Amino acid sequence: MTWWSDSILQVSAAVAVALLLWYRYLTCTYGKWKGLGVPGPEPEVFFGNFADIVKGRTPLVAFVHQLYNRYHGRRYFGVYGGREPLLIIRDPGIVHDVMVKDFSSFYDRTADDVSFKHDKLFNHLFNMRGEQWKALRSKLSPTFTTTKLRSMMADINDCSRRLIDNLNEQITKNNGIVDVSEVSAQLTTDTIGRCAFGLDCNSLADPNSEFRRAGRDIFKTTWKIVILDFIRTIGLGRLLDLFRMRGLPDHIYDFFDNLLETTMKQHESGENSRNDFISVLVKLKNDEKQNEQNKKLFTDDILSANTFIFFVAGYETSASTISYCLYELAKNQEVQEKLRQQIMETLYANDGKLSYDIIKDMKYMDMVINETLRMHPPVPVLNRVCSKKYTIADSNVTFNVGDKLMIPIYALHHDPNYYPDPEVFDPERFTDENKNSRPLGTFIPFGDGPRICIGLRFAMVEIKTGLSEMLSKFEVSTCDDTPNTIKFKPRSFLLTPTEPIRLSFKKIE
Ligand code: HEM
Repeated sequence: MTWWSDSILQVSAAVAVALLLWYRYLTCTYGKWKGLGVPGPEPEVFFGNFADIVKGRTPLVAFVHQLYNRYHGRRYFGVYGGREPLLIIRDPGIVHDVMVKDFSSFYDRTADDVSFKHDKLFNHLFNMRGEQWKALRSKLSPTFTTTKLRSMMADINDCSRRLIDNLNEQITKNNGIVDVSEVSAQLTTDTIGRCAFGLDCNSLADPNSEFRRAGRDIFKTTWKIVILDFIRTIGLGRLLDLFRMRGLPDHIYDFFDNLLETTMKQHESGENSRNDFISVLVKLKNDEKQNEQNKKLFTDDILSANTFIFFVAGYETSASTISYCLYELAKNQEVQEKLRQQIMETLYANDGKLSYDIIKDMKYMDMVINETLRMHPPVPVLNRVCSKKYTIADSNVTFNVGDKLMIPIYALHHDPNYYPDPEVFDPERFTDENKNSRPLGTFIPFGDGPRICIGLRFAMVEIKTGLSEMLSKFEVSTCDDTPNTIKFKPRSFLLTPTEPIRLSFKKIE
């Protein structure tokens, strides 16, 4: 044997051992659910059960819903995201315990092995963990107090009036056909811009405004984002730090840095004296200067990341609720008529003006929006990571720190046990009596417990105002372009339709 065949043998043996060890590393977790007697589909090496999701063949929400139905009668089932075990909860009692009663064991949405050090825009309230989340949440909570919401009404009403101008123009131009996905996004971009940042984003007047373009670019699914998400899902998030990888196009990072700088300057110079989200950040920054301890908690990068999440969460989820609601109202004319009647009566009784207190008491409107959020929850699944050892009641499943679970919001909202004929749009499901007859944990479009959506009340006010303006001026119906059923975009964290929703608008004379 020559020296080189010897070397080839040694190298081949080393490669074989390395591959074997890698294979062992990838698969050593796969026995977990079987060992505990937890049902679940068989995983395959590398992707676990997420192959179709990562390859873009199936949206996550459809995958989870299908398994939720398959394990009918079970309290939970187990899957693997890559090599990471993930328990998906079916029992609303456990859902409620995890989110509310035993929250101290499930503080976080992301595990410690996911760092956002080099992707600074993602180090925001939604992703933050433990004490840092708690500290920031308490500082940001005053953003949407009742007093502040009352004072935001002038801006919210103004944006809704601009929406009507936009719709009138579109109707004349496009023969009554309106892309409600786009127009709702323009409305909510302008509203969050005015109410949180004190800026005129101008999206309704110019669909290619800087803000609207940024909003669109953030939600473009690129391969880079898919790969980064997958690396995080399979627990290798630290690699992203190592290679200093960022998920969004560079201009988005510059956009939010500039947005923060400009709006803070406006506040500091007195040019903008509103008591808005930016004023909360200015206060945070000033407190920080005086308090050495806080310095590391609220850096400029963290403030920038939170500007990002308030903008993104503030416009996309509310826009999707408005467009899904119009879609259902177009298909269910009798509900639309009943809602219009309530809107007209409310406007008539209040000289045509909507205030926070009037909006708050529109009961039927609440029922219609809740039914929309039941059928089309913008955030269709939620994650929680164990922060303190926890055993599920009456079970042998124990979570150790870092173990993950998923709450299948969409599947719970479509479970015929709680919502008979779940594909039927029926706001009567949300009368007080019907609401109280369902178990806790079966209606959670905004999440629940201390980590519940911080923008819930603001979202409801802007959605109600926008719908009131539109339905008092236009009748909405389906047209040839309206999809019969809505298909969801694969690789989207949100419940995004594959095609824009187009409806026919007719002016009420
Ligand atoms: C219809 C509209 C909206 C829906 C359906 C929605 C839904 C949600 C959901 C499901 C969560 C996770 C809650 C949990 O884990 O328990 C969440 C969190 C959050 N939402 Fe919303 N949201 C909406 C509007 C908004 C608005 C308007 C804003 C801001 C202006 C906002 C900002 C946030 C933030 C910052 C978090 C993270 C909260 C935390 O971790 O402390 N959302 N939202």
